[in-house]
Amino acid sequence: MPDTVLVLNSGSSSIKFGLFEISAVEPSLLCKGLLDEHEAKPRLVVKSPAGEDLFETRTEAPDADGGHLFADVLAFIEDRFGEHHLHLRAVGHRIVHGGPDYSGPVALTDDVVAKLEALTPLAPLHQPRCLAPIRALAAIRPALRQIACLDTAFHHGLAPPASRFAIPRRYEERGVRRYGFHGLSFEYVAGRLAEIAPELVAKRTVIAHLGNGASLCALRNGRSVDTTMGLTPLDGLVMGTRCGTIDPGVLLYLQQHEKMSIEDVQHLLYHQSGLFGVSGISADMRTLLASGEIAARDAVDLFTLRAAQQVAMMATTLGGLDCLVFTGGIGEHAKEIRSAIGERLGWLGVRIDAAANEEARERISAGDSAAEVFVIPTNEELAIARHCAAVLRTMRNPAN
Ligand SMILES: Nc1ncnc2c1ncn2[C@@H]1O[C@H](COP(=O)(O)OP(=O)(O)O)[C@@H](O)[C@H]1O
Ligand SMILES: CC(=O)OP(=O)(O)O
Ligand SMILES: [Mg+2]
Repeated sequence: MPDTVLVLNSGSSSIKFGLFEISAVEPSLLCKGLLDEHEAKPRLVVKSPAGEDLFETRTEAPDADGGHLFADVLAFIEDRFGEHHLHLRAVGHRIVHGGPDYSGPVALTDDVVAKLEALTPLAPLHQPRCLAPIRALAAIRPALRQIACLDTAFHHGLAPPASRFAIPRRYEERGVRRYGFHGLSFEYVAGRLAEIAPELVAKRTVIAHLGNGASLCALRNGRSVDTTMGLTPLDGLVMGTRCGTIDPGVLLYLQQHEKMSIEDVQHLLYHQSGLFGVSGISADMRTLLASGEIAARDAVDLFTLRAAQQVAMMATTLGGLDCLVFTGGIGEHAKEIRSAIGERLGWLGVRIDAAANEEARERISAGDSAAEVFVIPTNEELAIARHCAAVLRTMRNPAN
């Protein structure tokens, strides 16, 4: 009976899932899908690994969340794959904030869920969306094992000064420091880079995860040594609706002079800022690139300027730049953004080959570039499936 895991990836602008068989060393995808929340009645779409449509359903409940819809996913899987006698061993979840405690995946218990829930103020856009399916699945399948894979775990070894904020030390002792996020994506992409170009593993690498949420990671020997997100996933790059790095005085100004409440400021920074706030048009890079409006161009310009500035910042931590990798929805698909960032980094010797970039080839750097530049599609779901398979193996063979 083949063992499987169901993986849920709840991001800020999408909820994706994948069913993986884990009998072999490398998990293999059986079906995948997403929850499309862009319409009034969220739509659940299930596809084959090759992308053919298998199943579609819409929720009737106006305030249904991912939790409810994953009951439908489970029902679909049992119906479709039941005849193959698949054994669902666990559900693996991407959890955005893991706090200071976790350097790897963790089996979910009530205590762990409570601990993760307590981190909600540090990731209000994500944590409730990540935790809702856990509760919904626990209610309908109390015996089903659930495993959390934390976005913060990859950065667990981050040390001062990179991890430190310049505020009194007592706050650092209470956990106020840079945690970093998008760790599952960085881990997957770093692994793929090691397959494509093993000679670069020990070199100075920056991975740019540019999606609805966006952050950079500086890596040496496959490990995170710096990253642009901080205590929360607000810091760093300009994002779909998040501000990224900002003068903290702006927050004081908004409260003192604009008389905004803390809740209003939080809403402004997480939901109304970034590409959406600057353009006044959309948080979606596709829409902005297609728009003829000056405000859309302004938002895109700020996005690429900040991205290039912060690549240079990561390069400073590394003492140079040998390799730059683009990933995430924007990094993988928006050639205009890759070339604009590449141009802004020309002073560092970065040169992108126009034809390779146009075709989104794996390696897009020009022959005379001082740094190799790659486009590597991320796969957070596979990273989660690998972790779950490893956790299940350890449970079976505790001596390993
Ligand atoms: N072909 C494309 N061209 C430009 N931007 C794209 C393209 N496809 C996706 N994107 C952008 O990618 C972003 C979403 O990234 P993604 O990584 O899928 O999001 P999430 O962070 O929710 O996982 C959106 O801004 C979207 O416009
Ligand atoms: C951490 C984060 O920003 O995630 P996402 O890109 O899914 O919003
Ligand atoms: Mg994402």
